[in-house]
Amino acid sequence: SHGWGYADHNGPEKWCENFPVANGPRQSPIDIQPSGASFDESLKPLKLQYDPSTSLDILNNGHSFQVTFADDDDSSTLTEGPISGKYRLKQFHFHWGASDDKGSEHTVEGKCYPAELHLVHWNTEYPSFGEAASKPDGLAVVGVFLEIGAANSNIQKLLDAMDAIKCKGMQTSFTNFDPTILLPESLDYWTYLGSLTTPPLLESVTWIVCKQSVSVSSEQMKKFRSLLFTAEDEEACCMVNNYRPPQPLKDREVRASFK
Ligand SMILES: CC#CCNS(=O)(=O)c1cc(S(N)(=O)=O)ccc1C(=O)O
Ligand SMILES: [Zn+2]
Repeated sequence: SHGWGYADHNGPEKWCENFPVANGPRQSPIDIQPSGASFDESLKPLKLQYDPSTSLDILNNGHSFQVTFADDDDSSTLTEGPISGKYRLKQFHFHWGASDDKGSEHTVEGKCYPAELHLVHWNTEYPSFGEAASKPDGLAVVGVFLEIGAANSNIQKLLDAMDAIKCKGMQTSFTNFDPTILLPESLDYWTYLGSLTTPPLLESVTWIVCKQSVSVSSEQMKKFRSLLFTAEDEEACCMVNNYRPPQPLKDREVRASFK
């Protein structure tokens, strides 16, 4: 099938053919330049309240792996920070490279990280995720950089499920998981108005990118790369480089929650 992907024939440089918003005014990711970000003292600390009993399963969706959460009530929410109102956690997923020198979507003064975690939330002002996804204030995604260092026992819990979701479409139960343990100790962040970084690239995301990274070992990164983009009955293609490169900042400002 000629769906979108990350290869030369269907990757980020081709997405504009089916999704013209790819060249829109508020696309993501971006290169974050800390010197160009303005400290905004009105920005509040992030308030993340997650109930581990809302975690449901872990899925290889053919472009990443995601942990999906029950979002039929306000058990797992993001409030405060740069947003107003209450946003419900829907899923989290990662983007990573074929080697440790690339893989993140956002970059910081041109620095790439080996991976980036995204926690996707939707504004409960709207009746559903699908409705929210098309509104300018519909989604809020918290991004966390992974940096090569000590092995991360919390990320290891995800990697231990990788063998069960090797191919596209595979999923397995993943309960009682609190994503708070994946977050860095400091929740200082940069924030800007952007988009989904995969098709349909909807310009509905308030991005909240943590300044502090979390560690992952080089061996653990190899486990991410053991996943496949492809289904069991297709020629195997390793799931690597599933990141969109930085997009033009255009007429946007990046604010910092910290000095
Ligand atoms: C309509 C619609 C939509 C997008 N869904 S998502 O927000 O879960 C998402 C968000 C992102 S990201 N990188 O923009 O947070 C990536 C991938 C997905 C996904 O469908 O799997
Ligand atoms: Zn993402």
